[in-house]
Amino acid sequence: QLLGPNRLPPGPIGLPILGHFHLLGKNPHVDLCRLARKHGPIMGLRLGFVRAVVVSSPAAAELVLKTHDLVFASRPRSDASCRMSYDQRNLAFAPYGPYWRNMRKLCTLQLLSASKMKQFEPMRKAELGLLVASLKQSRDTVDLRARISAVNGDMNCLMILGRKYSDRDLDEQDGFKALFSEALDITAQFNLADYFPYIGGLDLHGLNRRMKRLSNVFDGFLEKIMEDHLHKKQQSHDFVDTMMAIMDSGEAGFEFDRTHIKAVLLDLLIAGMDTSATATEWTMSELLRHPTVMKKLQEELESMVGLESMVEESHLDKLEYLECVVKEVMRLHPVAPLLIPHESMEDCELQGFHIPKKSRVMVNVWAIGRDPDVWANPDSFTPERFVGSDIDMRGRHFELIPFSSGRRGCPGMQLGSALVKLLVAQLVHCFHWELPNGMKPHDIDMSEHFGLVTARAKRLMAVPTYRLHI
Ligand code: HEM
Repeated sequence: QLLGPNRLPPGPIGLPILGHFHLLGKNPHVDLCRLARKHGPIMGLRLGFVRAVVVSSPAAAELVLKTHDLVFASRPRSDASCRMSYDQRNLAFAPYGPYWRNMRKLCTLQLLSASKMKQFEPMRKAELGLLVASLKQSRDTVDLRARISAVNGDMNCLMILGRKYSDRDLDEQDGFKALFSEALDITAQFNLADYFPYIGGLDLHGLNRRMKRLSNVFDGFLEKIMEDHLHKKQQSHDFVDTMMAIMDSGEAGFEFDRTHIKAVLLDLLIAGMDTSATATEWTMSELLRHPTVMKKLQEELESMVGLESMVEESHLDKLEYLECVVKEVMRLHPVAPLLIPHESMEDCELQGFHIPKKSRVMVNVWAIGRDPDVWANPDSFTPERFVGSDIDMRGRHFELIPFSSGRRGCPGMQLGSALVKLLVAQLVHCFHWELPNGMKPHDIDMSEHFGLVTARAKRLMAVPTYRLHI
């Protein structure tokens, strides 16, 4: 380690060539949390030929995402980001620059603004009505992940593509959900090809083959969507129509062709599909594990909404305990535990440590959420800790940043958090939930499956009983 102005952040001892790869297992966010407790909140690693920095405290996260936001606003180039997102033409993996800025502005305005969200409120109400009706008929155990993903996927497709697509529209063999999950899985993997450029062609993990197949399937599907819109098979004017009109007008003011539209559509479908559904499934798991919290939430819903009505979006702001429950779930189970990797665009100094240009920066929000110096009893699920607290999830309080913060912060935050609250409120208000086969709350397996979106490793199964008087 150098001393003085070029002192690099401390870290574990690495192996020749390999660096620190051998320290990362199936759940790298957990391994990195353990290492950071030993080496500090700004930790340096070497992954093959790439210099990486792991940030694991609210103060360090604030330095990266706020104080030096611009320096860290880019994304590293990776094999997956190129192969799976039309050579980084999407939003999530695009390097910082005018293309990313313009495209982000366009998506925020045309799809993710408050007024656009309002426009789709009746659609969300109708889709949730269908979900409740189908659960009401069920007399048996339901696969909550499947149900939550399906309704979330339908709402996403209606909003972005103008109509629902069935599983088989995407791929005869695997279907919608499985392929999107696989894409998130692949993009999050520490792919040796990104860290050892010379062995990329060997495809040691078989990732190239999987990426090629996936990107072909996605491309076929996106081409079909654009053709459908071109030939006016649909009546409504949706986001795809808007994007195509901008392309045809030639007035976008930046590079904008069919490939860019496909890249952004895929990005939004993937970003919107799994994130809210995963957070909802984690919330239902914690509620089933903590029946007193479930009961308290049902009581709030009973008093604010009543057993004669379903929850409406206008109720959400008044449901204070629901807000606390969701914050507590996002603290313990952030869906993107390491965010999406950032990259420094120039040399920078963080708390006296030198961070060279082109370092790959991971912010471990999972570690921050479980830091005993920040939270009392960090591993216990206690929504009450947020009662009367001014900590929100909007990226202003760096101890709780499930949507990140700053330039690269999630542009779908409003939509994502409303969807999670709405789905949870509806499921908890309309139904009593029991675990199947005499299972006890503490038997629920809470293991995680790491990916760009980190979901429960096991599906959540439960038995609903309708409880409203309508
Ligand atoms: C509970 C729901 C959601 C959570 C927890 C979440 C969280 C995140 C996080 C942590 C990031 C990475 C930020 C960073 O690297 O600093 C991100 C990026 C992003 N999210 Fe979300 N998200 C959610 C829902 C959505 C929805 C519904 C959409 C849109 C339909 C969306 C679109 C995006 C996009 C486009 C990016 C990339 C932004 C960029 O790189 O400029 N997200 N999200």
